[in-house]
Amino acid sequence: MAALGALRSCWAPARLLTGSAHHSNRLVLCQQTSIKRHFSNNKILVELDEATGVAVMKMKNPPVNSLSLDFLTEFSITLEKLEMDRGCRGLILTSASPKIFSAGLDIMEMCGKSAEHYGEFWRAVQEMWLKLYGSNMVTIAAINGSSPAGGCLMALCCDYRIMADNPKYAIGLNETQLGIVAPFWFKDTMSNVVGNRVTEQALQLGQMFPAPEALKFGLVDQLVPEEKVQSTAASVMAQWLTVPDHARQITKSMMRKQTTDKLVNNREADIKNFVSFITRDSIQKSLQVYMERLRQRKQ
Ligand SMILES: CCCCCCCCCCC/C=C/C(=O)SCCNC(=O)CCNC(=O)[C@H](O)C(C)(C)COP(=O)(O)OP(=O)(O)OC[C@H]1O[C@@H](n2cnc3c(N)ncnc32)[C@H](O)[C@@H]1OP(=O)(O)O
Repeated sequence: MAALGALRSCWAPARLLTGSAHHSNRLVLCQQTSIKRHFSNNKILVELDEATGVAVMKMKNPPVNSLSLDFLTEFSITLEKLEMDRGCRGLILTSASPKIFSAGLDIMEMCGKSAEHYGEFWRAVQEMWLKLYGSNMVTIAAINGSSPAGGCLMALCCDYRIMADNPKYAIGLNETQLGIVAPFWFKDTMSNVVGNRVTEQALQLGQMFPAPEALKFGLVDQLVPEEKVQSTAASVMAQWLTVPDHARQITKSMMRKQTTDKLVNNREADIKNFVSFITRDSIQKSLQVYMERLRQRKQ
């Protein structure tokens, strides 16, 4: 799938570079007037700059950008749309409300529901991961707040991570703290970024890394003052986009294919595994206790 996408998008830079006089004129016009296309729904705001080919995707699911079934569905549809758009070469993923990038999977989707619902939910989580990790676009996470578990996974799926330099913001795969287990593809995604040793320790402890620690361990690539997260993402994106798309895409696919294939070839088994795990009484109890702790902390 990724290889086919790479072939399709091979044309994108050529189209931009060798475009007709009309096209070049349009480009100049774009540079001057910065034509922006918006395709938003009530959970995701997208602004695609036609001059640069960069889309900024802002997650907007208050209060904490939790990844509900509805949100994940909208997310995957939006991503698919951008992936198919030949004018879009880069994606900056961020939160519409600073302080929280994403609180991860919506715990309520994993509590007290039917097995059928859990199956549908997990398929949507898989879909989000396959689309984002397998994207042909340059993907940059502009992490403007805390990012536990599924939120961290989203950031790890991107090619580059820029985080707000605020020790109050933390990122990590904290699943064990909830009494649950990060599945193999969450583990692989993290391991591909920070290596096996850091992943092994962080996953067992369910460690959340405050921003400076996240930088130290390579979980993020750069820390910048909060107000510079978006502009830094834009300038890093401009650098990445100087590389010809087809060469970068084939390289990305070569690096990630083994990891994505593991899930693609085991999707149904992975769903079955999730459903049988999450329906256990002991796991349901752990999640309820965790939610209760969150509420009490607030009080
Ligand atoms: C054998 C192997 C088999 C493996 C099979 C698979 C196993 C299952 C794998 C599942 C993988 C799970 C991945 C996940 O992503 S789980 C989610 C983990 N997320 C968290 O732990 C985050 C929890 N939240 C927080 O830490 C804080 O809320 C946060 C720092 C994000 C924000 O803090 P803040 O103080 O600003 O806000 P509040 O805590 O007051 O929260 C506001 C309301 O939002 C609710 N909330 C928060 N997080 C979630 C969430 N993830 N899902 C649903 N709801 C959430 C919170 O309860 C507050 O609600 P109320 O206002 O109603 O009290």
